[in-house]
Amino acid sequence: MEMAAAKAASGLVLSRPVTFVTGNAKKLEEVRAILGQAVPFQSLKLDLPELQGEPEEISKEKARLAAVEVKGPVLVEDTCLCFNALKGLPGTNDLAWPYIVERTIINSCSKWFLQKIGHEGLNNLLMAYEDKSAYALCAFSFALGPDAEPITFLGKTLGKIVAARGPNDFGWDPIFQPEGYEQTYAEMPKDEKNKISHRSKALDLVKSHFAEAGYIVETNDSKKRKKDEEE
Ligand SMILES: O=c1nc[nH]c2c1ncn2[C@H]1C[C@H](O)[C@@H](COP(=O)(O)OP(=O)(O)OP(=O)(O)O)O1
Ligand SMILES: [Mg+2]
Repeated sequence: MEMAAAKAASGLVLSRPVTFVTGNAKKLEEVRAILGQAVPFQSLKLDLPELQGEPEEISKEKARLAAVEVKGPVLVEDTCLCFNALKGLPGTNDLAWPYIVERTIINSCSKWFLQKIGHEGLNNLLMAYEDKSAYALCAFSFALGPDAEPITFLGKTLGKIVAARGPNDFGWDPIFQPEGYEQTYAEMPKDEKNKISHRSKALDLVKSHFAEAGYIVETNDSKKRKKDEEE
């Protein structure tokens, strides 16, 4: 009983398990593989709006929207592919191309952008430039609930844009070749991508945060145990 009390005092008690909200099955697969048991979560398939703006801001806003839907602790993620020659575009923007270049808004290649122009289109955007370097940027945001301020964790992997190589089963993986590697993300074995990816770097920070905060999820079992102990 002393142990239970000490443990409860060491961390913040969550009323419900953390819900990872995403509409992307591939993303979920990677998050599961990378987090393992380090951060227990359940997932909810929900297509939240593709917000526009700076990655950190839209990530926090996405967490707020998710927390309102879930009415509890949530984790969300947004990923963007940014081209250095284009000052970080496409990033998270879907605006008309000349308009974004003028405004030089930095953000990621959203789902719609990739669906519209495809791998070849993304390569073509860089045709006029020597510099094919790019980076994959990942932002996770965690919010304790609808009224809590979300915390954001960023991960970035440098690389370059190449003609598509490898299986075409996850977004722009076939056209992104990380720095120091001969293979594109798509050609790499999954566990190798998960060791060096933008997503795994951001999730390392999420893991550290959870380890430090020592969140405790209140389950029906733990509620009952607590009640029994009190009696
Ligand atoms: O590791 C990745 N490797 C390749 N492609 C990737 C990766 N991660 C995201 N992607 C793609 C999916 C989508 O076309 C766009 C980001 O959009 P993004 O809003 O983050 O994803 P999504 O809308 O599919 O899922 P969600 O419901 O979590 O917002 O880049
Ligand atoms: Mg999305």
